[in-house]
Amino acid sequence: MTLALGCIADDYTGASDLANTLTRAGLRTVQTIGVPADDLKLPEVDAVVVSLKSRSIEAGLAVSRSRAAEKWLRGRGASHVLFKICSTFDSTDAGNIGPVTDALRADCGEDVVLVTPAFPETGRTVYQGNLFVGAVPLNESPLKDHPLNPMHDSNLVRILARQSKTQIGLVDLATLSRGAQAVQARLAELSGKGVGAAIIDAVFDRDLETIGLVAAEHRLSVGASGIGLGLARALVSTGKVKSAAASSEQGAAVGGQVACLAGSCSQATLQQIANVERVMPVLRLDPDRILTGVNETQRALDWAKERLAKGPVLIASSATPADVAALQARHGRDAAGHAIEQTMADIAENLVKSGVRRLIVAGGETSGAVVDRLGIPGFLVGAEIAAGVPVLRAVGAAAGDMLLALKSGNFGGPEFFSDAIGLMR
Ligand SMILES: Nc1ncnc2c1ncn2[C@@H]1O[C@H](COP(=O)(O)OP(=O)(O)OP(=O)(O)O)[C@@H](O)[C@H]1O
Ligand SMILES: O=C(O)[C@@H](O)C(=O)CO
Repeated sequence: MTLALGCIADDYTGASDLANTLTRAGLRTVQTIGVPADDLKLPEVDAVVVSLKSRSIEAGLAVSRSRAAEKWLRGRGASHVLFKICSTFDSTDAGNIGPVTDALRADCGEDVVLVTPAFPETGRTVYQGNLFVGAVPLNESPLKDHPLNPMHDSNLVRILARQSKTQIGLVDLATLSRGAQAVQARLAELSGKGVGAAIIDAVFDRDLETIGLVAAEHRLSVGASGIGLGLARALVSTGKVKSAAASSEQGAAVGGQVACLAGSCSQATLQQIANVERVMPVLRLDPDRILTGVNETQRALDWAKERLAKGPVLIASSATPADVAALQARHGRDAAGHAIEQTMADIAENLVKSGVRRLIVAGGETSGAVVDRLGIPGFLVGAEIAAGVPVLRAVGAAAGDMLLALKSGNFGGPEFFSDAIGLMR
């Protein structure tokens, strides 16, 4: 297998978002969980998205895991590697976007790396280096209340400069609108000034196509699904990849019980949970009980057992920003996040043991904890439920055939959970 594109994603939902985008753009793509073991049978593909859980861990660990993934991808022929970050640039001043970019850039000997989290299909656009979420700057969006990395600055040049050892530059929309050559010239100018990474504006998909053409001539780029779309279209339009029809083939039905787990506290997820309460039983976990060692897992399992035979259920720890802040004040941010993620993983493990075969998980960290616990090594991409969220068919899972949907906190329409169940047969 010679890869046309190698990707390293810093969380699992982000990886499935990217795998979905690449698949829809004509690249045969597989998502792996971590660097695949040698004996994992992978189909013939154009792109591999290695999913890491490296967004919120200590920077040194994020760097070493990303480097190992890069080595594996380059060893399979990937001349270009995309480091997939969140479209809302989720990170803290300590990292990890800057440190990982610095390290991958050093490894591949790239002068200057293009960076953009733009993903217009989901309302993420970048103008003059400022990230917008819908109509508002990042720091005014619900991301200002994120439980792990609240975003209080919308200027990406400034944010990345705080995380990175290199100088950060900007390729603005006016330059981009003059085409690929103008972007190349600007990169050469920035490189001459010692700039190692450049935020590039992008507002429309056509901007991403120009960015993709330039990026494909380099060894490394950094961004969200939008730059993935640009790269995929460049690989197809330049004939480096023969476009595969995006598979509408769903494979054999999996059947089995259906459960949804929500650990995301994003505004979108809170609304989706409120809406689904009209059509299925919803259990709200008590995070204080989890943090004080009361067995919430058993309560959830007993509750679910009575209901699962009759239809789908949803179990949520999700809470409003005020409740999240209060819980963190009582128990600490990291301790709260970790304990709730592990409870979600305990619940998922037991639900699968008792017959759940279709699982929908909301939240990147939550999905990471659940997928790790289930020991799933990889996924094939199926139908698209919403922008950035595909149906995933597990490959090599100990539990056998399973369908999952890993929803990024902010993604999906108001009826996301019902939409997902409708496509997961
Ligand atoms: N009630 C709660 N109080 C405090 N923290 C919570 C609560 N419920 C969940 N959490 C934690 O909040 C974090 C949510 O992060 P997660 O990545 O799962 O969702 P997200 O950030 O909305 O999704 P994404 O990363 O895909 O955008 C997790 O660490 C989770 O354990
Ligand atoms: O880019 C995004 O917004 C998502 O794929 C993601 O990474 C959220 O965790």
